[in-house]
Amino acid sequence: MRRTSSVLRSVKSLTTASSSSLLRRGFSSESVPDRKVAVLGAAGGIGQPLALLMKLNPLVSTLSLYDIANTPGVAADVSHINTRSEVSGYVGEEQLGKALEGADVVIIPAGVPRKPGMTRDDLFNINAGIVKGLCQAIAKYCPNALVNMISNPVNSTVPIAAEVFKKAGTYDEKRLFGVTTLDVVRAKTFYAGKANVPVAEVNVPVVGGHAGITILPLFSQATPKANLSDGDINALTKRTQDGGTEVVEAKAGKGSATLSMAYAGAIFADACLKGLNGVPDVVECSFVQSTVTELPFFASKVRLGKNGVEEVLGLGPLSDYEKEGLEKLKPELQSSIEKGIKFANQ
Ligand SMILES: NC(=O)c1ccc[n+]([C@@H]2O[C@H](COP(=O)([O-])OP(=O)(O)OC[C@H]3O[C@@H](n4cnc5c(N)ncnc54)[C@H](O)[C@@H]3O)[C@@H](O)[C@H]2O)c1
Ligand SMILES: O=C(O)C[C@H](O)C(=O)O
Repeated sequence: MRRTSSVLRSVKSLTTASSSSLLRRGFSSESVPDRKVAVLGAAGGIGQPLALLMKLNPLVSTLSLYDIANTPGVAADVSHINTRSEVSGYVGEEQLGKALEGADVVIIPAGVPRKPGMTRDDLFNINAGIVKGLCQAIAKYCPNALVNMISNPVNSTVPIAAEVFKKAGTYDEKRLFGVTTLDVVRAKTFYAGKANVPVAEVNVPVVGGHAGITILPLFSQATPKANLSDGDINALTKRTQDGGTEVVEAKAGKGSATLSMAYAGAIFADACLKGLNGVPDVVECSFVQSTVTELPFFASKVRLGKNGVEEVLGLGPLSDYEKEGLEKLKPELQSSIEKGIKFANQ
């Protein structure tokens, strides 16, 4: 009982803290702009807790929950929470247009998750088609929305989305994001544990892509600084790269990361909303169209603004270990990008 009330207190302080930080940034509670957020795949393992977290976000005025099944129940449940947003549930393709109309941010966790022994690329055959269809609808019903792509393999689904939008004549590279925040969340947690520093103070950029060795945490830039050995850095890097697999194996056939992903997805969507609302200096890592390397898409720090991507930031100084990791990841990332582009154009 005591535990329940302390959890409730934490949730309340989370929502209150966000509201008061908004007020400090110059928004009165009346002038927070209306923002519609749509979650596609909202009845799934990620979708449900993500719907909850977006319902707690005071920047959201309309929360639109779409799935091919079970969304009415999720929407009814979440809608009873006494926070700002109005919640609507949409089910089935014929309701997709309504779900998307007027959306400022569309978050996509629709698609199948991994089972033990699978790579993220093994999801391509099913998820590529799902993402393609959803992006065709986004191009039609909310072409100006910021798209937060969670569905795997992100290294291919983001290029698929870009091609679909190009074909529809709506592509704006500033508005398409592969969500790699979970890699950053993991890198922060693992680094704090190893370096014995307070986790809330930790910052670690993670660049590259979102699969195996394409995930490249830059622990040489981690703060607070700690004197970790090469062996420690190697172990931290591998654990971050294998974080998703660690969860898939622990869940033993019952899916992949959902709760930590919902948390990460909520952080990234919140950053997008803050950028849209003109909050300065909102920076998150994301897999975006990029000229930081020779690859057409690459995850790095991105400054978010009123139009989405305001600036794709460079990599900063890399250690020799990170330079080597960067060269090693390029062929795999390039071929996943090409696979997505080819699929979208066939
Ligand atoms: N980017 C990341 O860091 C990250 C992290 C974790 C999981 N993921 C990926 O997220 C995806 C979803 O994972 P999950 O655990 O929530 O899976 P899940 O199976 O629990 O949920 C997926 C949901 O998508 C829905 N869906 C299927 N086709 C759809 C369509 N055409 N339109 C709308 N909804 C549709 C399903 O009905 C289901 O409710 C997977 O591809 C997984 O690999 C990505
Ligand atoms: O590992 C997965 O398949 C899901 C996700 O990409 C993750 O990093 O947890």
